[in-house]
Amino acid sequence: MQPACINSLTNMQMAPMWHIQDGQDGRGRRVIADKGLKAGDVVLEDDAAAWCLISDRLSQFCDCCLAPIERPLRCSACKTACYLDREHQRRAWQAGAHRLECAALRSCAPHVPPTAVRLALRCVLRDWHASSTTALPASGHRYSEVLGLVHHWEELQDAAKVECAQMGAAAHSLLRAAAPDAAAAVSVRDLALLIARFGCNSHTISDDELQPVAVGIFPLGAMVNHSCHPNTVHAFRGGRIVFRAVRTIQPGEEVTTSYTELAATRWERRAALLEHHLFDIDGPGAAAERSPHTAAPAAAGPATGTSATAVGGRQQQQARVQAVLQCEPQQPPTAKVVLAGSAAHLSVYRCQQPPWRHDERDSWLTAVVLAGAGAESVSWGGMWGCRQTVSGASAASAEAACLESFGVEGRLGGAQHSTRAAHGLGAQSARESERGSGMVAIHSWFPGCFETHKAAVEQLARRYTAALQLQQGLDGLLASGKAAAAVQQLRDTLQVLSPAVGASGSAAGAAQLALGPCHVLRMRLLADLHRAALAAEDWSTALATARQLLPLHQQAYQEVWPQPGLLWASVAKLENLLERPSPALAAAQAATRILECTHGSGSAVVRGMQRIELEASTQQQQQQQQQLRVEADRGEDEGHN
Ligand SMILES: C[S@@+](CC[C@H](N)C(=O)[O-])C[C@H]1O[C@@H](n2cnc3c(N)ncnc32)[C@H](O)[C@@H]1O
Repeated sequence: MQPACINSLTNMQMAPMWHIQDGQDGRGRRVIADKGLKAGDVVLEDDAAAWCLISDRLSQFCDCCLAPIERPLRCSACKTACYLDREHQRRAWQAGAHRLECAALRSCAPHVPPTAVRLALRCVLRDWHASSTTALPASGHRYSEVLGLVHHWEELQDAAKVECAQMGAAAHSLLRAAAPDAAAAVSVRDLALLIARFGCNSHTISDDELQPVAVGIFPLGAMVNHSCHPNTVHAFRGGRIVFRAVRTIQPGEEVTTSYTELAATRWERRAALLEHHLFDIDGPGAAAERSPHTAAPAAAGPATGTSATAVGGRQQQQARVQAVLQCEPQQPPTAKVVLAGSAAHLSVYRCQQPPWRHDERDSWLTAVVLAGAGAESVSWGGMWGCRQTVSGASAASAEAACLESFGVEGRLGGAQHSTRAAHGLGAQSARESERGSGMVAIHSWFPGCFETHKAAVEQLARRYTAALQLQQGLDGLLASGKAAAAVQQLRDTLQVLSPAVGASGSAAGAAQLALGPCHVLRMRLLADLHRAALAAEDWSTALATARQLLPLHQQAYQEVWPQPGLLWASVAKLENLLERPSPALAAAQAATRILECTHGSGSAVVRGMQRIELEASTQQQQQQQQQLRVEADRGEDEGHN
């Protein structure tokens, strides 16, 4: 039998082009297209049941309509909510959204509760208010749909349960301060489960440029399952999510989206999905997700999933998930080295391909080349690294009573902190910074003997580690106004990781190891350099970097996807700024072709490109006319002579 919420969801649109189906393959409910769709078609739209600005955006965006604000009008009572103007403040108050939560926010001022706690408060307070009034908008009545979403409580790592329980307890105490009647109707457990639901169903609401603004819970949008080869992408219009087709979708085909960054190795995608959404693309029963190119090494990475729980018990299952999150391939390394002075472990494997289940794309996303002095680079093997998690402090401070009521076994103090980060929720940044403070794990594989290449491999691993550390500190550098220094450091880092430089003086004699041209670290460093150069207003570096990135984006992403579209848009803006109308026009046209499909033709980013197209073609005509005049003048002069 279908849960009640599905029926109401299916009826939400007048003539939906889809229906929701339940499946027995472990992926649960899914959206199935009822008619054929082409790239750019709107497949599905949904208004948030509730949304909430993320903590560091509270004074930058309007808490009524999500528009960016320059001079925030702050609520004088709670000093947390900010508005575009008095009218928006009045509207938020009258609709009940802020009136209900203002008392709760006042009760903990000057502290601002984490995003997940504020979102839980909004959901519950609106539902409570809606049951006693008809003044709320329709979204205030969708709490039952939110409660129909999966929470995966049983599969959560212990530390993640603790985190949800803590946030549930915090939300409950705020609720008691704001509305004792509403608090009496829900338990801490209800709120912890609600927060667990946010973890696997919420969407980060971003602006057109993919900058995160808020977190929203979209009961219908949450029905769209993940694929690493998705056929839709979503964008936002205020608190509304819009899924558009990125390629042709046949009637009867499942509508999918990507929950993770696509320009990532298979292991990174696997770990992110396991951490945030609690399913394993390489676990038992995940065959549907495997691409035809997926290959398993002789000893595949640890398998996880619910069937593994039954076989190995809860603790074993948790250990297996940790192994994936910590990137510990089960294939034993042939050598393990602690890199002196580098805070990094290097594991070396004697094989041609990554020592975990990999995609075809992993071979170029992780490729290492051997660069001989003056000679062409040749394919050699691979390297990939990540920062590792260290034990977290928050688990130790969990409330014992709360833990008991959630069935968490034993004392958790000092336990390895879970890396499961609730998607876009406030607690994520704390965990991310914990992860950042840990060691770096570098994995390298090649068919030859480690001893022969030891010095060269270690040198590249050290450079890799330094690059990860630079990336970790980048936001800090930019925030403290050191963008120009960041540009220089990123340039230097990219140079030492690339094949052409320093080959003759390398530790390997006449040759050294370098990252391949499409290596994932190179791609990310280039994206960082682009960002830093924009912040430093170093337009020519920003433009050159964007142009270097374009072919890499074309390889790493689907043809119609936001990242390549936005990169073309950046090229168009920079070319226009540098008064080069022809390349500006070509880039704006390329951006428009993609962004019309991903963001919609009415979006601000597409309108921006159309303005550039107009400006650039006007400028082009003026330049042509000027050229004609110069030629005519020259002809006249020659005639006179
Ligand atoms: C946002 S919900 C999607 C709707 C969900 N299928 C349901 O029945 O409510 C995310 C959850 O769906 C499941 N899921 C989504 N995509 C999946 C995939 N490709 N493979 C396995 N499970 C998937 C996981 O349980 C995940 O935590």
